Amino acid sequence: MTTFRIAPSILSADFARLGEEVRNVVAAGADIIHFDVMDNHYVPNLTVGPLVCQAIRPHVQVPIDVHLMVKPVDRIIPDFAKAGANIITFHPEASDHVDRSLQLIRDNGCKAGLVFNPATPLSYLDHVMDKVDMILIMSVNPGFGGQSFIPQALKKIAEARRRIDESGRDIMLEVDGGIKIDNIKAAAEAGADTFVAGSAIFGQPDYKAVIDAMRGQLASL
Ligand SMILES: O=C(CO)[C@@H](O)[C@H](O)COP(=O)(O)O
Ligand SMILES: [Fe+2]
Repeated sequence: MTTFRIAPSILSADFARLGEEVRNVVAAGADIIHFDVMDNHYVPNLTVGPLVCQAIRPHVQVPIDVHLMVKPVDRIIPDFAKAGANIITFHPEASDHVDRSLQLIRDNGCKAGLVFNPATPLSYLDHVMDKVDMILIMSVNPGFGGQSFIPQALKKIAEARRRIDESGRDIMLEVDGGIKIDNIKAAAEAGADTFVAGSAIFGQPDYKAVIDAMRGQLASL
């Protein structure tokens, strides 16, 4: 039986009350905190860095999943590991040496993953499957919360699932962007097991109601 994980993205949280927000969303049933790092260079937006990761770390026991939308990648990895990240993912186009960046994440004690934009081919995985603990399929172009799910992502999730099954390794398959109660099931049916949701959760007054409804959609799978 598949273990499904809900990973609220703090991008849509109230940053003035971030500690309380992450505590509340974990109390509401979140399995992972998804932490979006944007540098106004690789993506046209600027968010938060290791200091903020360190600040929220004592507030939650669940894994913190750091999604790096930065270029260059390597310089910031040890800082996030020290700040309490458990999983660190990056976009392969943003690294000159993908294998080295994956190894650097693992050498710093974290799980490592690659992120695929809608137009990025999965062939980046060809020679590094043995160093990947998470594959993250973007179902929006990165840079902003609150965008609409791009349906073509479903085919890519299915292809990533095929590659994971073929590898025989235990690799998380995460989907990120526009995930809502009404499309989470389709993403799961395509093969995703970990679901980032920012605006769908933090945009609503009752986080538990949304997370429960998402789990309800997954219950029959
Ligand atoms: O990485 C990103 C955007 O680049 C995401 O993690 C978003 O923050 C998800 O937000 P919603 O699409 O769920 O509102
Ligand atoms: Fe993200």
